Amino acid sequence: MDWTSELISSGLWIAKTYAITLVCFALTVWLLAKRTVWGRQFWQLSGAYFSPKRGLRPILAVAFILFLTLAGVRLQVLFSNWYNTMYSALQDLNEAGFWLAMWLFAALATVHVLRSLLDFYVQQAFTIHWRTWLNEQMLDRWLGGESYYRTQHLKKGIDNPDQRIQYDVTVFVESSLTLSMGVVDALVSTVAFTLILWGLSGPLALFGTEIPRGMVFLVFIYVLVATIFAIRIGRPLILLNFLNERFNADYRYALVRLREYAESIAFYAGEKVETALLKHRFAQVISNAWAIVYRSLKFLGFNFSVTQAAVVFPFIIQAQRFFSKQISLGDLMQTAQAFGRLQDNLSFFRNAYDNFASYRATLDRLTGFTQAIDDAAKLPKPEVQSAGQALKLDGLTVRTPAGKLLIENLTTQVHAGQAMLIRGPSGSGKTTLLRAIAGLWPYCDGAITRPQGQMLFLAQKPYLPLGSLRDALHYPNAVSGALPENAGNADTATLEAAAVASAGSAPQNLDRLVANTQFDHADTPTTEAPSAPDRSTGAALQATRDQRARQVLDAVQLGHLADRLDEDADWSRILSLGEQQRLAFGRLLLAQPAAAFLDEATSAMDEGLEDAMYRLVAQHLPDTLLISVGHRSTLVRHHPVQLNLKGDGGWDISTR
Ligand SMILES: Nc1ncnc2c1ncn2[C@@H]1O[C@H](COP(=O)(O)OP(=O)(O)OP(=O)(O)O)[C@@H](O)[C@H]1O
Repeated sequence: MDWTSELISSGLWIAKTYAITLVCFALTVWLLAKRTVWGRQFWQLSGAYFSPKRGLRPILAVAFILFLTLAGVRLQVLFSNWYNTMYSALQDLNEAGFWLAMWLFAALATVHVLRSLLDFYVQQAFTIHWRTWLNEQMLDRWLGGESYYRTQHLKKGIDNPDQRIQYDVTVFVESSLTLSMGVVDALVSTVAFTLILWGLSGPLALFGTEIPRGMVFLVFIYVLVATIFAIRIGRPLILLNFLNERFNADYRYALVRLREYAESIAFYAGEKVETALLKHRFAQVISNAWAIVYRSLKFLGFNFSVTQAAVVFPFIIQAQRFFSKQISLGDLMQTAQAFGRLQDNLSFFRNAYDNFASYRATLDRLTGFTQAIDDAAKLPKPEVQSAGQALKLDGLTVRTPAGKLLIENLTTQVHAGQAMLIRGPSGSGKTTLLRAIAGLWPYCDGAITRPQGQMLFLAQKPYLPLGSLRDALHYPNAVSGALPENAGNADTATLEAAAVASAGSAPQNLDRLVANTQFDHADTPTTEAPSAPDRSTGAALQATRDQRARQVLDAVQLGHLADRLDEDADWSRILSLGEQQRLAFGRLLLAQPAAAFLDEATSAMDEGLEDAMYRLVAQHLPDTLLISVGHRSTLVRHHPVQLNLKGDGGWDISTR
């Protein structure tokens, strides 16, 4: 082998192969996206990411990764030739040739290491950018158009959306890249090593007939037969892997609920039932895990046997030609190596079978998710307009999902500064009427006109977001400086620093290390004061806002919390329901909405407190239109108009 011209011929080889591969790759992707179900699923999820209209970066990145993959194949071919050179030098006792081979190895190994590192970096960067894009798409679609809520109304709901957004997106992106590049690597290597083996193999005598270059045909037949068997043995793994994800997600969800409802469960002493449920779900995980183990034993056992048999196979076939001095030791070793590589490459499809199976399961889950979002968007939406200062309901008919009539042909108006109480037996549709006015309830007809400006809906159990008391008080307006987008990076940087600092010391409890790491968000810009020069203005704004927040806390009789505005805690667990309801009234006073809808928002307060809260609203929000839902007669004094729902569609309006 002439190593001096190798640089040029390798360059030419890469250029030629690259051009062919690029065209074939693009054509194959196009064909798969058109002709196969999973290709269409892939395109549906990520076609937009690769659209040139969005930018050329993703396509260029794929093209570069393809180039690096081919360079990797070429290096493998060079290493194969190197083996030949080195073993031939050993056989000829050619010391100079041996040392030259060592220098060659140093050069090849250096290029190999550099290429591998660059390949790793580019692939990781590409994956991270793609994942970020896809995550944003999923989040936007999930939160936009209220899909996260409306999917509840689908006949076939959607299980574990959290897993689909967080886990499946990652797996999809990583597997798409590793599988596609794996296929390219395997195919190009197959061609390259077939050519090498072709040059090295002699005729093969089989049942009295001589097959020229028999070994090449043998390896193909060998792998083809093995692949057919492997696919048969491995097929059940597709479903088993799919179930594995689902059962694990179900088990995790049950554990999350246990944490969410810890107090209620503890009051009920419901540990027995919860343990039984958790054990049942875990048993599903385990029984499926065993099924995977047994199936994998068969699958891997078959694969291992096939791979092991392939180790000695080329030696046995070439031995005769070696001993009769038709080929050198170098040729023999290169034959074994090329055979091994060829076998590996052809077996890629067999070995990647279960990866491909989980990939398809991931595709099914992600497209199922986007389909549910599309279906939710197709559900009917109430006709809600924002105009003027009044709430106008015109011929509004509300039904349950099963079609039962709750409210028929309701026509009424409430003006700014007026208050109306909705009353009626349990299940008569009071909350559902509020859902319709909020635009959330699909099963209604008629026209709804809401006043312009902010609407605030307060539920019986107020929602308190994760974060500080300030966040909870101002929700849904974001005011805190520690918004995830800014703080997340700061936290990760702090943790990275802690990880680097701990590198030299003895292994320690990582959980404690993370818990003890101090996050300093002092420099994190707030949402309303993003740039450094504006920081003092931002601080002044925050001080004024906090002062107002403290006054409001005092007013709603939560003065004892005034110094804890910054405290990050699970406030829905700390505050009593009555305190949470008062906090929601504080929210109302701060937000000063055009209209407020209170759904049994004082149910956990005594009558004195309830009276005080409504007086506060009347005093501080004289122009706010107020609609309350409640059973207590004491509410009547704060609502001159009452809408009484009968529960069978009927209704009437009375005044105090
Ligand atoms: N997501 C849903 N799917 C199916 N039925 C629903 C759904 N939401 C509400 N309903 C049904 O609609 C009817 C009205 O419910 P709604 O919550 O509006 O009653 P309500 O008058 O507010 O009752 P309460 O005074 O007990 O709070 C009930 O029969 C309820 O079961």
